[in-house]
Amino acid sequence: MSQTAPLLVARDVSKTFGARKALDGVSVTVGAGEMVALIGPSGSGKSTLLRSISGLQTIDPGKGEIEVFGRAVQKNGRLAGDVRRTRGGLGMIFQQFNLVGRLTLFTNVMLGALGRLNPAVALLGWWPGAEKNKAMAALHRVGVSDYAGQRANTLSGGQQQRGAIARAILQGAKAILADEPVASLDPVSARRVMDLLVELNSRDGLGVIVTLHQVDYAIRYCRRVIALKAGKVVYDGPASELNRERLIDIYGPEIEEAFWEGGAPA
Ligand SMILES: Nc1ncnc2c1ncn2[C@@H]1O[C@H](COP(=O)(O)OP(=O)(O)OP(=O)(O)O)[C@@H](O)[C@H]1O
Repeated sequence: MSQTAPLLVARDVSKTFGARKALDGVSVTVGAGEMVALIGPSGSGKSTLLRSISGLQTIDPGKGEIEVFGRAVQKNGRLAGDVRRTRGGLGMIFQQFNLVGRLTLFTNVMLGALGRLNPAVALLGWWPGAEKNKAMAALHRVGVSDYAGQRANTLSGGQQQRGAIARAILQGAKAILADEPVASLDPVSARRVMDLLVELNSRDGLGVIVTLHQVDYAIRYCRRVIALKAGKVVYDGPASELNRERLIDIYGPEIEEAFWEGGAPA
């Protein structure tokens, strides 16, 4: 995985479900150390784009192609043979946290190390000491080490999401793809999760692509915003230039509904 290659190059990516074009000729490039918000109305294709980037879903056959850190993830509707290796560099964060509820928070974080461990050893729970230390350090960093021994399904949403971020840290991810990471959280927990993503970006140099329903969060936390509407890129530029006119263009006249805590720009 080249350090200098962009985090993402997507060229002319389309994805059709039945008669619906979820993505329609999307081309975007995201630098290795960038933090970018992906916004747009419900159904505009944000999750489809994120799933296509991680190779969890194939795109339409044709000219479209997706590269992550200089390596092909997919082209012409087919996943690359080494997509798992590429995916190893991507930490995935989801709205519903995706922890294994009956396992402890600690074990969930340890699952981030699976890619570099002997599966039999991991299955028996014989985690190497060095990995255990790294897992505890990751839990400490995100502020939930006190809950390490607690089953994930007994934790609050915010605690679980921070655990998911710790798992991505242990995985050694070079970039985070976060799909609505704060949509199920209260504002205080949401801000802590966004602060952590910003910290991973600015302090550790991880690239971050984060889909957000809340436009105020996109503007507050990300310098660059890419907006999708009906599967097309309709804005790609500085968050600071997302004025009312542009937002109406993206969301229609009901733009206040796209703001969570503050109001839309005048
Ligand atoms: N597996 C699927 N089968 C059929 N249609 C799908 C599938 N996944 C997505 N779609 C459709 O593709 C379009 C884009 O969906 P997507 O989930 O990417 O939008 P989104 O911008 O993430 O929406 P939201 O903000 O509501 O999560 C929608 O019209 C959706 O119904």
